[in-house]
Amino acid sequence: MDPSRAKNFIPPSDDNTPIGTLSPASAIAQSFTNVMMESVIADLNSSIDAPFEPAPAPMIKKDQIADLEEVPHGILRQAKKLDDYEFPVHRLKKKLTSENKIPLIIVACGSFSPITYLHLRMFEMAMDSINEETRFEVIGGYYSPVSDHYRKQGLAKSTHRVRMCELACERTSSWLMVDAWESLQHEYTRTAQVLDHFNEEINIKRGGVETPTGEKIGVKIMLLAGGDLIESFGEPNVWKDEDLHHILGNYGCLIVERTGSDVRSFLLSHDIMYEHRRNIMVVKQLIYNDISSTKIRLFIRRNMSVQYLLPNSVIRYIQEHRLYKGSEPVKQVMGSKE
Ligand SMILES: Nc1ncnc2c1ncn2[C@@H]1O[C@H](COP(=O)(O)OP(=O)(O)OP(=O)(O)O)[C@@H](O)[C@H]1O
Ligand SMILES: O=C(O)c1ccc[n+]([C@@H]2O[C@H](COP(=O)([O-])O)[C@@H](O)[C@H]2O)c1
Repeated sequence: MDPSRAKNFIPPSDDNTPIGTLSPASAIAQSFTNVMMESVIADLNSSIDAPFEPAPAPMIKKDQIADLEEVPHGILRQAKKLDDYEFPVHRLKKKLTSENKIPLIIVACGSFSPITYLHLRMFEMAMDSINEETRFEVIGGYYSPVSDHYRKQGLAKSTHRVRMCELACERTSSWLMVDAWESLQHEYTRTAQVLDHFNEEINIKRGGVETPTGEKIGVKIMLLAGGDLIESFGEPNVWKDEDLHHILGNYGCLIVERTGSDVRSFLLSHDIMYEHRRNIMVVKQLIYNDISSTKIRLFIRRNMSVQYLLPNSVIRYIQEHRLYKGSEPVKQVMGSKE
């Protein structure tokens, strides 16, 4: 049918209104678009941060990877004060599946301001490499966002960063968790101390994990980091040598290679890393992903779309709390990682 014959058809105006200027009809369309922009997904009438109402347990299969954005699964809200802090274990495997495997926990430290699909993919890429190349069995994965004392450009308040990580984990993953301990500390906590905290919670307080035969064994803890973070190991006065020996010798590191950075050459050239090379695993990005939180913040400030770069629940949280609209100098935004 010819649309111009439809009852509600409004002919294009024949005045000289410049393209892009709203006529009354398109003004309505525009206001509708604005409403949609404010609420990018379902739950149209509820706040993304509203307390979780326990609903009948959703039927989720053990390894389901479907989009869980609307199917909260294993909810746990982190404390906002150190006094109320509890180590999250709601998604930690209670028992090893295989007797021949070594239990492993993966910990990602960073700003996560905001968390993006790259930060979520890092864990999946690491999991694939571990399953393919090692005898480890991953029993849990944690984000540990830095505290507000880490004075870095563009850092939203830690309560926001922790909550965004929680939303991303709850709504897109069935195994990832967020630990707020580091973010709640009253001073900056070095990464070596953060890994010690995980060791304390998992191996000392809980005695490790149960094997299929019922005995408890120690859990290996590894730091998950991108190539850029690892390259900062070589920068003067950033990391203490003793910390690097502790992190790489007593724990270990999973390094997700970053576009344009040659992690393997760096590994060869760095004495401490080379010494501990057997405790370091390079995770290849078979599909390169270079989403950067810095650019996300810039896009938000410029009112550009960030959809499909981070989970919808995180986008909604940013919209509701009006994050990243502020005063981060653009020059520094573009300069920091380029
Ligand atoms: N493109 C990337 N490839 C691999 N790893 C990455 C990439 N971007 C970030 N990472 C890793 O993600 C972890 C969290 O880093 P961070 O929160 O600083 O992310 P970011 O996107 O680089 O943030 P910002 O842009 O604010 O510096 C770090 O281990 C970092 O190395
Ligand atoms: O422990 C250290 O000495 C240390 C030195 C530099 C960076 N880090 C950690 O590295 C993480 C990522 O930092 P960034 O600046 O890339 O967001 C963050 O968790 C920091 O606490 C840690």
